[in-house]
Amino acid sequence: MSRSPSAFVPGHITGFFSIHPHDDPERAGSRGAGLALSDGVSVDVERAAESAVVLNDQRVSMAAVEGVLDRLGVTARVTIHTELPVSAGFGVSGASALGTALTANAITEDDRTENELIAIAHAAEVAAGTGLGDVVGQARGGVPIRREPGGPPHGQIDGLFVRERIEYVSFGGLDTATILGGDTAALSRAGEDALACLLEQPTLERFMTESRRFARKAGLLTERVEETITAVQNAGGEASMAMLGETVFALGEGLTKAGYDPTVCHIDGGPRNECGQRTTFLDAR
Ligand SMILES: Nc1ncnc2c1ncn2[C@@H]1O[C@H](COP(=O)(O)OP(=O)(O)OP(=O)(O)O)[C@@H](O)[C@H]1O
Ligand SMILES: CC(C)(CO)[C@@H](O)C(=O)[O-]
Repeated sequence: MSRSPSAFVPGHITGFFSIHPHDDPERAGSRGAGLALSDGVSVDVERAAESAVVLNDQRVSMAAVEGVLDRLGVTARVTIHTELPVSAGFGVSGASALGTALTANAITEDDRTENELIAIAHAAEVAAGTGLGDVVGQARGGVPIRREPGGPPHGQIDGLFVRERIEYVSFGGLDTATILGGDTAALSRAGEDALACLLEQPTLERFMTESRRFARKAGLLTERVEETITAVQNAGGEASMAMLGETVFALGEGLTKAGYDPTVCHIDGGPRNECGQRTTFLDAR
């Protein structure tokens, strides 16, 4: 192929999650639920003598993307563009890893299926310590519910068939690797409870209620985040915190009605190529 391939991958907000370690990064991951967003990353890959990752015109190091190139056995220049803040709970590294895997497939010697590429991106993201469930959620799109952890064929993913306007405001980042490396027992218990409750009543409203309960029980709320969520609720809306960032997301016009000036997007169907064609669908086994 002569033309360099490109892909769009949605951002992904996790509302709640539990952590499931495993020696094999393809089997490790999280259970939980989230939202795939129409704000995401676009990724272009070009074969190059030495690998380089360029994020919004700046040369950066992004271990999940570098891990994908290593696993594919290719050196390339990966160009990433995103309007999303990095490290603020939108899964930018997962989206970049998945976009790299999907597009770099065209410049490797071996051809791989979508699920094989998702598994590679998931493993690279887990090994980098920057995410556990974003890649599989982004691959599926919509409102992904991660019933079982891991990339394909190990994980099991379901979803809610809804479309909704989503608003968000971000006050800053939280370091995912540091939080995942700390004491996460209470967090995982809260995540398991939230998932059981959502599966009992699988609606977007329940997802929001359980996400809020999780954020409180896991002790992750900052003052600014808590204040903003309360303001949205007082204005009659639904909001919670994006894991893992100092970010609040709301359904519909929740933040606007509470007097904030949020970024507006919507729930997104999943990755697509430069022609706008849907490229992946993660099969639930
Ligand atoms: N300007 C930057 N700010 C923060 N991280 C950056 C930047 N440039 C590159 N990186 C790399 O991007 C990755 C960010 O991963 P991190 O998990 O913190 O954020 P994220 O992928 O946006 O997801 P989330 O906040 O949902 O966990 C890290 O590997 C980090 O080294
Ligand atoms: C760990 C995490 C919250 C980081 O964004 C996400 O990858 C998830 O839900 O597993």
